[in-house]
Amino acid sequence: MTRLVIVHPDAQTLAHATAARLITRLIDLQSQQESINLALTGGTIGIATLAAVAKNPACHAVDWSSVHLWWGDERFLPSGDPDRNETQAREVFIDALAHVNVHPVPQANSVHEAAELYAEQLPEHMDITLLGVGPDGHVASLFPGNPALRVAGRVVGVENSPKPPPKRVSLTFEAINDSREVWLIVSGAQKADALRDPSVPAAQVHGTDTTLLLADVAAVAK
Ligand SMILES: O=C1O[C@H](COP(=O)(O)O)[C@@H](O)[C@H](O)[C@H]1O
Repeated sequence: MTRLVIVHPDAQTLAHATAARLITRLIDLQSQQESINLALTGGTIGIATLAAVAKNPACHAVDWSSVHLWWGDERFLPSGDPDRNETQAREVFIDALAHVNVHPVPQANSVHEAAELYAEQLPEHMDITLLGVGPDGHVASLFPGNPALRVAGRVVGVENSPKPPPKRVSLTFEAINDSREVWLIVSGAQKADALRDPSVPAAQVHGTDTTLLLADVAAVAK
């Protein structure tokens, strides 16, 4: 299994370098397989990275029609709400692509129903899962100490998230750790404590083939 830590000088460079890495990896994978399952992340650096993919001149070297976009987590909000990870990804990234396959977390009456519906749609495994890391060490919507961490299955409905909104839907450790590649993208000094804490959710995730920690200098300062 490949495990790499790659450090860039600042958040902007991190976003652009990760975008270039992602484009290159997707093009490589397309020479080996018919379709690609890619799980997106929300969050500050996650959305900045997606914006950098759309702005990269090589973006259209990817055959997006064979790429399936999923989400590692979603905020339980109405479709189109500006705080939904899907809405933010559409604005900066997806709307710039032709013919990509988009699989948002479905609307439902409860987080648990949405989680069940999404679990039925998910592929067997992701090729690449992108994850941000919160200052408390959360990944996707798996927050330290939340009962959702212990729920069996591949997708979980999350209640009482300490970060608004309180209701969310998240891939579980089981689904994340089934991904061939897991890329953690982390920027800023407020993440430095989380990155050195082996007890937080961010320390519990890995890919089956490759785990990348892509960070800026401030995030790895400790
Ligand atoms: O709420 C969320 O937060 C995390 C991290 O966000 P950041 O703004 O601290 O970078 C993100 O990974 C997750 O997808 C999102 O729903």
